[in-house]
Amino acid sequence: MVIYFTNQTGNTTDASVSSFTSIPVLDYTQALSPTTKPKFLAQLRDALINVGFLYLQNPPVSVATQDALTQKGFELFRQPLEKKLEIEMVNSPHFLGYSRLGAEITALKSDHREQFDFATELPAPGPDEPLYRNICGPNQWPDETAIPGFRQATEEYLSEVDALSASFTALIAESLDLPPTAMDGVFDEPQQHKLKLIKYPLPPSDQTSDGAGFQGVGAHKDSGFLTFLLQATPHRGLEVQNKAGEWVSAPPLPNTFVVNIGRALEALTGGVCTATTHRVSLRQEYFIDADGKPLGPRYSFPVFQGVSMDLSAENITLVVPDHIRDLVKDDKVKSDAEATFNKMFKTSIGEGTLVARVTSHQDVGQRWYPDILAKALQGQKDFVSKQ
Ligand SMILES: O=C(O)CCC(=O)C(=O)O
Ligand SMILES: [Fe+2]
Repeated sequence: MVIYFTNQTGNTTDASVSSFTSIPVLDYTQALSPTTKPKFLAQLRDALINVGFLYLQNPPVSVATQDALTQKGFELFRQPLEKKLEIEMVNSPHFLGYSRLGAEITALKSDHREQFDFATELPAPGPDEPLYRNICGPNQWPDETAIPGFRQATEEYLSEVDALSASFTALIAESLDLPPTAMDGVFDEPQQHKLKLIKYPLPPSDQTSDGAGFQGVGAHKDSGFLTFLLQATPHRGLEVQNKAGEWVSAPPLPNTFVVNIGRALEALTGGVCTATTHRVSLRQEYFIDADGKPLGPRYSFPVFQGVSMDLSAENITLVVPDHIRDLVKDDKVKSDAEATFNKMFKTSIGEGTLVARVTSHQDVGQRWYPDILAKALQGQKDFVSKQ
């Protein structure tokens, strides 16, 4: 998921800003025992406020479920192009299905990745519901005879990550000295989560790139609540921007998910939880192992935890206690978060999300939402010409 006007590449280069140089590692099992839970919550609070990213070690998603998704995911990418095109995203008004290499745009540039989007299986909205409710709807599943068990593996994975997202949300609330149920009103029942299966092929070696490496996915902040990312191969490439503007590497660590905060959670907490800019940079050396053997493509599988599409300023009641808000020293962070809140929730979050989807997946926009796409592109042009 990408932001709409992507100018968030972090222009702050003030090295005096206190800034992280690595991503904290939290052990989920510590949250389960009353003796270790306070330490876990303190580490979590620190990660939420100062980093916006963390590794969650020993997540409660079984290794068998992770392996099944990984194997089925690899099989899906190995299908011939014509099979993948049977479930191309352009067929789906719900932005679900296959996107070819280069079809998605982030920070106004094509991303060097191929991907499949699946989500919590939900019915399409009725004709009287707001247009943005079309963000939810049924999946396009691959042919069961071509990849037996694919749907089952995907749904099992989404269901275990759904349970994790609920327990982790309660832990976030507790780490902010709120009751564990404080965020309950922010979600639909059932809540849609989106799983992206992503393949980053080796970039062409003849094309020189700037110092940033070849764009796997451009610099962006995720827009939802939390993201739970499974890095399914050993490649480096994921990079997280600290407050001094430097890029910090987030390589895969065994038995962890990378968890990061999206703009909806940032806005809801008035900037206490920070949504951090990140990107995937593809460099030739990331595609070979320590012995010089090729690693093949990089694969990663993020789940984006959604929030209710109907959330708007009027129906949000979350109030973060003052002593927690005061931990955010930078007043600009708070005022930026307030501005985002006002923009994001002025009407409902669903409307902004639909515009963001249409802008990222312009072929889908052209087919299903041409008026919204035309308006969004005009808005981008106006924005760029004012820079
Ligand atoms: O592939 C990754 O490691 C991260 C992908 C990402 O940031 C995204 O899809 O929002
Ligand atoms: Fe992301």
